[in-house]
Amino acid sequence: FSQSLLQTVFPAEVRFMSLKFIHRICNWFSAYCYYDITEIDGVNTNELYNAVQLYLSSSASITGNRLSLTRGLNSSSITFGLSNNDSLIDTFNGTVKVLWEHVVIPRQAQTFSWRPLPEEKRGFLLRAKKKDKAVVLGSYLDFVMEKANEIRRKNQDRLLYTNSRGGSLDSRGHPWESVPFKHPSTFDTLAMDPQKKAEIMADLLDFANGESFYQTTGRAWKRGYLLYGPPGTGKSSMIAAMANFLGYDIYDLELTEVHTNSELRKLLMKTSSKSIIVIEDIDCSINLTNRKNKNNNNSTHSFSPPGAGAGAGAGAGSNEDGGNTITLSGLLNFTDGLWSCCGTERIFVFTTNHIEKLDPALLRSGRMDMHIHMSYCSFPALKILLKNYLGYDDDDVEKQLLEQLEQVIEKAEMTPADISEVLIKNRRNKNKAVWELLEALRTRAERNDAVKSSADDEEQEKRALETPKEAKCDKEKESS
Ligand SMILES: Nc1ncnc2c1ncn2[C@@H]1O[C@H](COP(=O)(O)OP(=O)(O)OP(=O)(O)O)[C@@H](O)[C@H]1O
Ligand SMILES: [Mg+2]
Repeated sequence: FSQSLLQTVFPAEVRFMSLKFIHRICNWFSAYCYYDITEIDGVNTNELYNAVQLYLSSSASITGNRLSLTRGLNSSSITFGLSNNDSLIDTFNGTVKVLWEHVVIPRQAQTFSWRPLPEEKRGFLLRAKKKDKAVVLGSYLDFVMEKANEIRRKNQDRLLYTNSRGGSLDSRGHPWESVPFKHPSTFDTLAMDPQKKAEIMADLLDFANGESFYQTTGRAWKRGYLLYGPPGTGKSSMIAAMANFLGYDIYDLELTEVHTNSELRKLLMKTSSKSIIVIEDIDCSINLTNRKNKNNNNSTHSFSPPGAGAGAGAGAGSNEDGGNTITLSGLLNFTDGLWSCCGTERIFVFTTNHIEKLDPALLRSGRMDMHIHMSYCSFPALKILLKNYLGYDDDDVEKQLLEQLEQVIEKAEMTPADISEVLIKNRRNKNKAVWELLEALRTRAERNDAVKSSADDEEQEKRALETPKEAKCDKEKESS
């Protein structure tokens, strides 16, 4: 009645002012203050929303009467959450009482939008007494964040994201699809030189605990690793081990699905902190012939995904962002430009089988901080495989046999993947497994020797043929 009276008697501005005034008076007399924590904050997902959801899932399981229970696809655990528009009282430090309400309201029908938004608007409403305002904003929210991180770390279900959908977004505006990440590889199962392994682990720990270091040195809190080596030497296993060691999520970036630099940037913006961003086989994801065109035009270091076809590369060479290509500079910006700092605590890992094919710009120091060579199986790495696959320690294998393995392993140039295949095949009969492995190593070593000697012969023959020709050329040069 008052509203309709106001509408007829007073003009809109007066009405607005008076409502504002009434609202202010109500606020003045209210003992509470309210905070909205919305799911989507402008363009980005609000990390605080996710943290509160996780935090409340632990207290909701104990105190809530009505809960929403979810179990993600392939997930191993059930998650508790506040039902839509339900509330829960939480106590902090024994004295500060706050009320959390999960507010879900349907979004008004969109007439037109560049990007489809979720059908519901979700958020948490936090109500606290005005006298507790300082404590809530100061230490309570920090406590919530810390607790959420702890729960996340404990929860083994980390996520593996992929951009296999191309540039399309889901209803929540995410370009990434995720599945629970359950790769069992750890640094214990990884067969490589123990000293190198320890070095990498120490580097990762320094990174994860180095927030203040990065702050004081003015560097973005990120680190790049380049893993290179032949197929089957454990590059992908190393990435999984890194994620398991630090408890980070993995974003597996499929470069062939990204068409423009701005798409690449958007993908980066939608990655969360504490994550590993991986580009596997980087030399195969990019068209090197196109990349070499940069010599013709320095401003367009363009290359297109091999699958994009010639039209894509040709059509876009002239325009960095507008066309259908990603450019080298776009990729470099992705790793260490200004945009690379739009989140914190992130690791970039590139893998390749052919380091010599990579552009020097990608390899320069500061870009990829650590180059890790994953090589053929060495003797210390072999011992790790024997332990993991057969449960053998040094003393369990005959000394002579161990020596024979040591003699032949370097020459055999077998990858850990090859060796593990031999061991898996015979794992029921451990003794047989070791002997068969020795046999396989010897065969490989002999074959390698034969290949090497024939290559040497060919080289010598070639030189012998070239020498008279070269001598003739020299003579001709002298006479001319
Ligand atoms: N260093 C290693 N330690 C333990 N297992 C290994 C190692 N390297 C390879 N393997 C075994 O071989 C399989 C293949 O290894 P992985 O996929 O990590 O190799 P990769 O270097 O990534 O190969 P590619 O270059 O083809 O991608 C793994 O599932 C793992 O079981
Ligand atoms: Mg791999």
